[in-house]
Amino acid sequence: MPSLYDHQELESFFNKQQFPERKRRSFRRLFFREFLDLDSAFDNPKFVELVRDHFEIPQLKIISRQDSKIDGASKLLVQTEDGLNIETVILRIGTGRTSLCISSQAGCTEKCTFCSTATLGFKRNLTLAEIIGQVILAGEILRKEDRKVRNIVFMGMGEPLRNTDNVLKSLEIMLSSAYMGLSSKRVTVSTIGITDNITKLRHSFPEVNLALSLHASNDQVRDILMPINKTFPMETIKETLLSAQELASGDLMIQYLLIKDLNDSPEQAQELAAFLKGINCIINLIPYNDSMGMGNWKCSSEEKMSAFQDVLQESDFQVTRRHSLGRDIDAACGQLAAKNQKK
Ligand SMILES: C[S@@+](CC[C@H](N)C(=O)[O-])C[C@H]1O[C@@H](n2cnc3c(N)ncnc32)[C@H](O)[C@@H]1O
Ligand code: SF4
Repeated sequence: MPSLYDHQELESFFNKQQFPERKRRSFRRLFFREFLDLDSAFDNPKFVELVRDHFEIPQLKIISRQDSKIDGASKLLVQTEDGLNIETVILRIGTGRTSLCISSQAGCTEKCTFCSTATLGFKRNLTLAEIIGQVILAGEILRKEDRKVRNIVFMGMGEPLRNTDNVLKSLEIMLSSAYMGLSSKRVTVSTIGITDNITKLRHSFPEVNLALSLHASNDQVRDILMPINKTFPMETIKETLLSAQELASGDLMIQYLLIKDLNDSPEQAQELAAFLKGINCIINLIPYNDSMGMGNWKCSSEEKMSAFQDVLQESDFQVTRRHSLGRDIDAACGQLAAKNQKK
């Protein structure tokens, strides 16, 4: 059965049923933007029955919800129909901005040594319906708070560019003005650097932001953190980023985790600046969240982080520091699911 969240299937069903354009518009808005349920979005029980018979409607279930006591983060542990746990995080910033951090895989194909998702192993890629289903689940929660989904980041569990087809299809629905209608400037795909798929993404959605998890200034350190570096070493990534920047208008963010005594020296900051020379990017420094004790590493000290940032800024890079929301609820990737698995 086709998925209800496959917009091409949905439109061809509407055509076959000769569903009037005015009602389609209203359904798309109520279901994909206002996040009303199927019955309320159609207000036509007979038609809803037809839709239910024709389409597969994913049954994602929230099995636990943790709300941060210190900021506006909520972490949802969501279960797929076949019993896999994935994570979706809601980040409320101030009165207006609301971001969602969504998963693209159950577990992860990669084995980064600092990331708790890696300890879960790889279960499977999420379907298109499961990716969009997370937005709909979170959207229903936010509707009751009078908030709207404004930003979406693929920074939950999994490597989005190992599930490229479904991620690209989900971007179509998120960005289509007939469906979710999000601005492409507000959608970010985060990757460890699967280079051919970076090019594919930049070609297909040049305005979508790309976040590249680099985390090291040389191959020696990156090899320790990310086994993928053996396949796509830093020079290969650099070449890809340089040629992709011709195609893209969306931001490129270089993500750099700061880990005590591993990658946080001023010399490494200089090496990073030299590596990134010529690449139009914003560097986002991320304090390593060591609450799961992965790899026995610790987060860099405040002084070290500031010194690292200063070196990059002196080299004329724009540098931001990630303010991690939801530290009290294990909102870094895979931590809630990993804890749940250990119970
Ligand atoms: C979970 S990943 C998902 C997207 C993609 N697989 C990637 O690695 O870019 C999103 C971001 O979370 C970061 N991350 C993972 N474990 C972390 C930790 N313990 N503390 C802080 N950030 C972490 C990753 O490095 C990455 O930049
Ligand atoms: S950092 Fe990203 S790619 Fe690496 S294991 Fe975690 S989720 Fe997977």
